[in-house]
Amino acid sequence: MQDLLNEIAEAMAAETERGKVADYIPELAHVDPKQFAISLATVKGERYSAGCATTPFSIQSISKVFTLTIALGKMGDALWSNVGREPSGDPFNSIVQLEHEGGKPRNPFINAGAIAVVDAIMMGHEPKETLAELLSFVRYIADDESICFDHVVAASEMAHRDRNASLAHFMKAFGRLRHDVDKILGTYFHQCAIAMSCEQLAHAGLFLASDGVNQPSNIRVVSPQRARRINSLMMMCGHYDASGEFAFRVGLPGKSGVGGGILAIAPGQGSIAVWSPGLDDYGNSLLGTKALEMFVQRTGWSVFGH
Ligand SMILES: NC(=O)CC[C@H](N)C(=O)O
Repeated sequence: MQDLLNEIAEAMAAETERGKVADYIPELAHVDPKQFAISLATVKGERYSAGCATTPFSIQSISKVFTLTIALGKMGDALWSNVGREPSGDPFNSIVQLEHEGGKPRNPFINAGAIAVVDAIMMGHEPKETLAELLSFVRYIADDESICFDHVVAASEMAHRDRNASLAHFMKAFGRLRHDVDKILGTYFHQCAIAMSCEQLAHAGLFLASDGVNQPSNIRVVSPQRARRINSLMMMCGHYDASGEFAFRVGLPGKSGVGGGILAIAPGQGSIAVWSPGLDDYGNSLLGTKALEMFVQRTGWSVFGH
């Protein structure tokens, strides 16, 4: 397995077409597009990495998996009255469906859906309290107390919030959000600005690969049914309007972020984190996807088999 990851890292280092780093969040525009990392944490407790796998990056929308997990823990199926479970077929920051569908976002992974999830988990609390809860959850599942928010990235998103603010105000106009829009957005941007390395992220995703049980502590995080459902949402919606393409090429539940990271889950096998900051036209990591495609071709770990 270590040889395979080394091979993938070498192949990615040789790529010349690396995509485009997100620049609509100015702080992310500074990131060096030449970086690449891959980490695998297996359900048996093995760890493999190649590339700069201990370098922290902005996990951005990958964090939506963690807030969804918290929201389902707090309110269970009641969450689905305000957030759908269907792929959107539209870009992550699109507003068009919201008007037709009464302000109810299609799924928890597009921005509108993730903002609604944040509103749901706030439950009358101040952003600070919600963020403390989120951070301790992420530190727990990653088994790493050093994980932090990148406040500079969060501030950069807040300063350029017009698009996400439009989504939030629009949903609020339909009576879908309970809290003050700026407080929801401040919380959402900090969530997106969590900085993690591939090693930490692969570890954090492990509970989804092992029927909801955290490894190596063996403590249950969610029920097997909930792990299965989160994985199915990642498969159908985790790459926005390129989710079909990701399923076709990789065939694993996956969640991308505009920081260039992807968390992919191979149920029963392990959790894989990749990072390459350059994005494709859909806002998903160009080489991250390529690396995962190579990984499943060699391991046969796609949920659809070889
Ligand atoms: N796809 C993403 O990673 C988007 C997250 C980013 N924080 C945003 O709200 O635009």
